Amino acid sequence: MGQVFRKLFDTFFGNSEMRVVMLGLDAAGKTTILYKLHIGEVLSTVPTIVWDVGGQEKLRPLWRHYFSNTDGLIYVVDSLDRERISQAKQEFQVAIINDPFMLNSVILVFANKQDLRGAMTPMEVCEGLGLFDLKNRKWHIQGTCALKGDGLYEGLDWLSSTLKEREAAGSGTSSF
Ligand SMILES: Nc1nc2c(ncn2[C@@H]2O[C@H](COP(=O)(O)OP(=O)(O)OP(=O)(O)O)[C@@H](O)[C@H]2O)c(=O)[nH]1
Ligand SMILES: [Mg+2]
Repeated sequence: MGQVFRKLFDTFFGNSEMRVVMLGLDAAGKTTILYKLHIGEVLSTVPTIVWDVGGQEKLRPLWRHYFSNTDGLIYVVDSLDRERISQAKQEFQVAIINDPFMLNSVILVFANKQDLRGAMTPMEVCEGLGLFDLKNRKWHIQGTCALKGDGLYEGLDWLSSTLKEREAAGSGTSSF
């Protein structure tokens, strides 16, 4: 499975240098996703940079150090964690996407842990994060199960094709 994803990731992001940052509250599933994708190996062969930044509260102030020139944001949500969906929204809307360095990034949301009974549906996560309120942003939500790898391919497919389209249209990452 990892090998398949590795090939796909290579195909997706190819030779163009893309900066993708993966954020989300602690225990959302970010490291599990990277592990599933075998990103560590991919990083040595393609210039795509993926940052997986820990989501514990004390680490969140560090997130903004990863923002500059970010092409894509992958925001991972624990769909079972209804108690913290408003906190996930707060970090997403206030700390991340409205940061000046993030205004031009496209947004992929992984509504993770879809395998767990009682998990919020992708639509509920969408509403919980306030995605419909976003103006002039390209975003996409994808239900995933990082443990099995479900949905990761579909999400990355959207992200890479959206970034490629944007590159072709000549509107790359804003520089400050
Ligand atoms: N059932 C289920 N468990 C998952 C899934 N994805 C991750 N987990 C579990 O959730 C826990 C946290 O996952 P991590 O990948 O460590 O979370 P993280 O986002 O990297 O957390 P921080 O590094 O603290 O920010 C682990 O026990 C994972 O096995 C999933 O899709 N389904
Ligand atoms: Mg982690």
